[in-house]
Amino acid sequence: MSPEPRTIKECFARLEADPAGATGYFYARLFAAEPQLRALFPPAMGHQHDRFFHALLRIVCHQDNPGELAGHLGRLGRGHRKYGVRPEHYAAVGAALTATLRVFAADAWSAETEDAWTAAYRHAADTMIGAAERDAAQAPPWWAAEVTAHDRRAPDLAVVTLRPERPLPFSAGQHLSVQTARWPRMWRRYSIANAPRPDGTLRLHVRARPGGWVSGALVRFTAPGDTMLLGPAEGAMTLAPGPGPDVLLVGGGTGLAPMKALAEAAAGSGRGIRLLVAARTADGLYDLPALRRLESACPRLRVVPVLSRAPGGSALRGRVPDLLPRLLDDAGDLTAYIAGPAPLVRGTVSALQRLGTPLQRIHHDLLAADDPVTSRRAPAGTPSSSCPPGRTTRSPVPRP
Ligand SMILES: NC(=O)C1=CN([C@@H]2O[C@H](COP(=O)(O)OP(=O)(O)OC[C@H]3O[C@@H](n4cnc5c(N)ncnc54)[C@H](O)[C@@H]3O)[C@@H](O)[C@H]2O)C=CC1
Repeated sequence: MSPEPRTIKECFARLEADPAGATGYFYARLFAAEPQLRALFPPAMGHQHDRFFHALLRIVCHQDNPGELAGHLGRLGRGHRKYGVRPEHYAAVGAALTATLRVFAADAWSAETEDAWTAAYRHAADTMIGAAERDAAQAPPWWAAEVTAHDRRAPDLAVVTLRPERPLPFSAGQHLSVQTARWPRMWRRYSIANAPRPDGTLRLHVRARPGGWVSGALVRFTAPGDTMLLGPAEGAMTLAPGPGPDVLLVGGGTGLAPMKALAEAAAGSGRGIRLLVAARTADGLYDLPALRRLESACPRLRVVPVLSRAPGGSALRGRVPDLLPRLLDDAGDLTAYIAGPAPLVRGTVSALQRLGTPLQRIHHDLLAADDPVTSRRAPAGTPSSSCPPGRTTRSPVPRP
């Protein structure tokens, strides 16, 4: 299906030289041709730059790997249902994309390249549409959920408990998108902080980012009784079923959320579990009492708080990547899961590799670009910013 992948990549590299210009041109063309599509997007469009380029980049990068491309496009197609995207929208998006490539690729563009790109885009659109249609047969595009508890653990941090109006299937370690009534059509991803429960409730750990619209609304302007919308659970940072090697969980800041879910899920598996909870200062250990209760209930779980900036109680002092050599004598024989700030994730992956943990047993699923008002691009080298070699990776959800 990829007639001239190299040529398309060359053209795309031209586009990357001016991502803001190309994105602006793309949306101007799209909304001029189909003004009604503007209603699918949030009022402020700034962060669409990232999503647009991540989406394109991954389509282009995966030209040589049809299996990965199909998986990626399937996830995209399913994820786009909550935006109200319909099959007929894809043609308009394709036309605007082609026009943008033609302008920004300039002399690298040719009739042959256009044919190759058009075929690649048509294939991508068909795959996304097919995945969305199959998903529609079994799941709604989004779930309404009631806030049943809002626990403000710090001025900028809340633990929010939600009860979806109908069962929302998920596995420990996954994340989902959230939309608040305050900011229509703005979706932000948050990790689910618990393993599935009989009552179907789920919990989010939310830190308000400076200027972060959705995170600020969730922390400061949300109360029990409010309703919000949830997208489907996504992400592959989940536990393999059944017994397996011991588990190392590393959660930095609110990156604790998926690690707590994984700890709960692994608790009954008979595996040894070490949960490193990293924060800068003791204030950042916002869930420690609950983790200690979990530890008391699970004989094979050990919780280790780590503070990078200030000493505090029983916490270790330092950064996780630096501490790992003295904490692990079995690094070659464990499965590791990491979430938190991108530098912590990157540093921990490198340290584990140096200690002998095979890369295929190191799982991470960065949500670093979650509130794009403050996170312009995921840092270079993180899974979402390039064509990744890594394990459980995820890209920001782009949308036509
Ligand atoms: N699935 C995921 O990957 C998730 C990721 N997150 C991300 O986690 C981050 C959490 O932010 P906060 O709560 O403000 O955490 P934070 O800024 O308080 O930092 C938490 C920990 O990370 C460590 N850290 C930071 N930079 C480091 C570096 N260069 N090397 C080693 N350790 C480093 C800090 O020392 C601290 O121990 C956000 O960026 C959020 O998007 C949050 C939830 C889930």
